Order: sequence, then C-alpha cells, then structure tokens
Amino acid sequence: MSVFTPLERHELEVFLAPYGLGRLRDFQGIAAGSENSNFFVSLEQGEYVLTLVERGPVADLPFFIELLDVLHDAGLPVPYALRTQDGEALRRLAEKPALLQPRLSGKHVREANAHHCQEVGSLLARIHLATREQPVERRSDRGLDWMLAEGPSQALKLDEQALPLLRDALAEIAELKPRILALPRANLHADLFRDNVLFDGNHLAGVIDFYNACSGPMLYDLAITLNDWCSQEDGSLDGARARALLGAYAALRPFSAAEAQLWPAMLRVACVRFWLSRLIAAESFAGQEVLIHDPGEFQRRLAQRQQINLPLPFAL
Ligand SMILES: Nc1ncnc2c1ncn2[C@@H]1O[C@H](COP(=O)(O)OP(=O)(O)O)[C@@H](O)[C@H]1O
Ligand SMILES: N[C@@H](CCOP(=O)(O)O)C(=O)O
Repeated sequence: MSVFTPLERHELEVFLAPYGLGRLRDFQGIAAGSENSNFFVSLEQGEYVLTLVERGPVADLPFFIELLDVLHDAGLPVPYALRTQDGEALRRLAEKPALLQPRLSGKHVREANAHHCQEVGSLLARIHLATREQPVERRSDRGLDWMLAEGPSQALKLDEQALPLLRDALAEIAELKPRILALPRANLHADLFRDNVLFDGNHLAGVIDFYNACSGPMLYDLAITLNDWCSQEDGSLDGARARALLGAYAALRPFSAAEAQLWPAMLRVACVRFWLSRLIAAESFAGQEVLIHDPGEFQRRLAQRQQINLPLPFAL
C-alpha cells in the first residue's frame, strides 16, 4: 500500500553513492505503513531503510533527525538518519525529502503478552529519561488544543450513545488542561503502538515511526502506549499486561503524586486523541487506498476507561 513514489534502480544508485556504503545489491518497496514511501535497501555494507516523506510535518524533519540522534546516542534501538560523506542527513529523491536509516531487526507482535509489555514499559521510560533534562521542543499537532478544536464537530456526527461519551471526555480535557500541562515533561514517541515496535523473539529490537514525536507530559505517552498494548477486544484493560508495563516503567522512573492523580483521566485523554484522528482519517481518506484504522476501537476503550481500577505503582 505505501509505496506512493516508485523508484528506478539508477536514480537510487545515484542517491546512495555519497553515503559510501558500497554498491546497491537489491531494493524493495515496503507494503506496511500509511504515511510515507519506505524501501528496504541492501548495500554491500549492510541493510537499510530509505524513507521518502510524502506527507505530514515536513518542516519538522530537522526535529526528528535531532531527536533520533539523541536517542541513538543514549543507546536506544531507534533508526536515525545516516550522513553522507559530506555530513548531509536530510536529502531529496524523486522531489521528496529523503532519509536513509539503518534497518532494525525484528517483527511486530500482534498478540502482546506480559513480557512484551514489560519490555515496552522499560523502553518508554528510557526514552523519557534520555530526554527529560533537555527535551527537544516540538508542539504536538494532535495535542489538547487540537482535540478541543476538532472534537465538537466530530461529536455532532456521532450516534446518541457515542455523542455523550465524547462530549464528556472533551469537557474533562478542557477542565484538566492546566494540570496536565504542568506534569513532568520529556520527549514523547506519542504513537508507541504495536505496529511501531519490533521484537526479535522475546527481545525488543527496535522502535520506529517517530513522526508523532513531540515534547510533552510523560504520563500522556504512557497512557497512549498502555491503551494499545494492554487493551482487550472489548476495550477493557488486561490487568496482567497493564501491571507488567507500568511496573517496568516505574522501576526506572517513579511517578509523582500529581501523575498518580491524573492517571485515570489521562487514559481517557489518550483514547480521545486516537478516536478523533481515526474519525477524521475515515472521513478524509474514504474510498482511497490508505490504511484506515477502526475509530470504534477507541470508542470502546474510552467507554471502558470511565472506571479505572489500575492505580500507578510506587506513587509518592
Ligand atoms: N528502520 C527500520 N527498520 C526495519 N523496518 C522498518 C524501519 N522503518 C520502517 N520499517 C518497516 O516499514 C514499515 C512502515 O514504516 P512506518 O514508519 O510505520 O511507515 P509510515 O510512516 O508510512 O507509517 C514498518 O511497519 C516496518 O515494517
Ligand atoms: N497509531 C495510530 C496512527 C497514527 O496516528 P496519526 O494521527 O498520525 O494518524 C492509530 O492506530 O490510529
């Protein structure tokens, strides 16, 4: 699905030459993904992924390059922009911004277990610890203000059951916004779903797709992550997986009292963010060959997050 821009072998060879990584052996478009055109590229000196940026926050590419350098330098398994022999990271190919990154090993897991969740919890804490002293600043384009701006018009299109659920969640966001914004901050992945994590057997081998990354409250990133990794089919949380993820995170970064208080609400905020983006995507990409995720999944999760029996461990 996601090779929007096909490439000729010759133009790719010309593009790759300045990296000094040897001759092109093979390349292949990657079907997964929905935003950009991605290719596996095999060169004499190793395996890489080439991304042509098709849409999204193109002006913020220097932010993503800088953040991934910071995380790579901290020893985290993330892709980062390779430099040409002249030191260039962000280049152009087929009239699109283009980046070459190392290919990470591993596969996505569909059915997460408590061990996967524990690994993901540790990894997320390590991203936050690596950046909280000096976050690389970027405002999310799907933040609280965006939810409050987009939410009311989406709510009006919902049925009688869904409308009050979204309306009440938006009212809660408006009320809690100042307290949420005052929570401890760092850089957030902000989309750490199963399809953005690679596992090699039981070992977490990579985290990809940082195009939603931003600076913001760490607790929000944790809620986004937990809502994907620890939800069951009906939207409720699986206690064993959720405790594994939270325990592993808290072992590296203990929570503050303010975070413990806002935790149940934060799980709801994180549901609203993806419910809205999926509703909007379903509307704007209807009939096109673009992967559209089910908005109903986040409606069910939000409905299940009205009563949360999952306190944050080790809260001060
Ligand atoms: N650095 C990488 N190493 C290994 N596989 C990658 C890497 N980057 C992307 N991929 C593969 O490409 C797919 C699409 O990447 P993704 O960043 O999710 O695309 P999009 O930006 O279009 O959503 C991923 O599911 C993964 O299989
Ligand atoms: N993981 C998300 C997709 C990414 O969010 P977007 O706002 O960049 O489309 C999902 O499953 O909805």
